[in-house]
Formats: sequence, structure tokens, C-alpha cells
Amino acid sequence: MKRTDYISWDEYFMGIALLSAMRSKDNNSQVGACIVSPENKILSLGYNGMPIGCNDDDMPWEREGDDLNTKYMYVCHSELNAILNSPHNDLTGARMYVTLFPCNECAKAIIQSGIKELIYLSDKYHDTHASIASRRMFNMTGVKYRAYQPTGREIHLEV
Ligand SMILES: Nc1ccn([C@H]2C[C@H](O)[C@@H](COP(=O)(O)O)O2)c(=O)n1
Ligand SMILES: [Zn+2]
Repeated sequence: MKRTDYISWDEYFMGIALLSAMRSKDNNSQVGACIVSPENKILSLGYNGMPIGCNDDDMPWEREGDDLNTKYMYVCHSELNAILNSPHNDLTGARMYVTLFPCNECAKAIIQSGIKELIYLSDKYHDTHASIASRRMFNMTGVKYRAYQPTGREIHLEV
């Protein structure tokens, strides 16, 4: 008889997004993204980090202070990294699992890439202009978005 307690597609892909987030050097928010085809094949992964060639140790990770000395000027968001990392030039109809609801800049890239559905975990910046603008663009363009429904299942990685 086959196993019945296997993880769902949503658990699988959000789990991989969470694992990707663990690569982030950001000391406040580690974000991961996983792009999946309509056939449930993984197309790309990403996490928030400094652009290639910008040494993590030489870049600022501060949230506050002079603009030029905060991470915000430099860090590449997980969603954009996942889109840019993709070896597939056509993401039409794909869905994205992301551990934090996208900002407006990533929303633009998501829309332009042809991704049609977004599944997010945290929405901790729900009331910011960035999130409001993202929802506005997603609603206008028909990109569906839904909160990941936690199942309560714990997945342990021991290596
Ligand atoms: N959807 C998002 C939102 C933010 N990020 C990145 C950008 C920063 O590295 C970090 C947010 O830092 P915080 O302001 O929470 O200290 O997360 C992203 O990758 N995707
Ligand atoms: Zn973003």
C-alpha cells in the first residue's frame, strides 16, 4: 500500500523556498523564492543577497543610517534573483513560492516574467506602500496570490 503522509506540492516548494532563505546573509530578514512550472518542475531558486561580485563582507547590512550605508541600496531580493537565475527564458504560467510577500519592484519583475501565481508565507510588511502597490499591480494584471496555509507538519533536516 502506498504511503499517505507524504508532503503536498505546496509544502514541498515552500520548504525549498525556506531552505533557500537559509543561505541569506541578511541579519534581519532571510527570504527565499522557488519558481515552479505548471507541471510542478522547479525552474529556479533565489534568496536575498548582494549582487555577484559585491563581497558580502565589504557591503553594509544595516537597516538604518545614511542611505548609501544601508543594505537597501544594494541587496538583490530573492524574487528577482530567482527570476534572473532561471536558465529558462520563458516563465509564462509559472508560479512562485516566496517566504515574504513581494515588494513593488519584485512585483513588476514577476508580472513581466509571466509568472501567474504567487504563494507567500509572511506578509509582515502588508501595510507598507510597497506591498499595497504590489497588490494593486497583481490585481490589475491577474496575477493570483494566496497565503500559504501551514499544515502544522514539521520537517526536520539533519545532516
Ligand atoms: N519580498 C522581499 C522583501 C524583502 N526582501 C529582502 C530585502 C532585504 O534583504 C530584506 C528585508 O530587510 P528588512 O527590511 O526586513 O530588514 O529582505 C526580499 O528578498 N524579498
Ligand atoms: Zn522585492
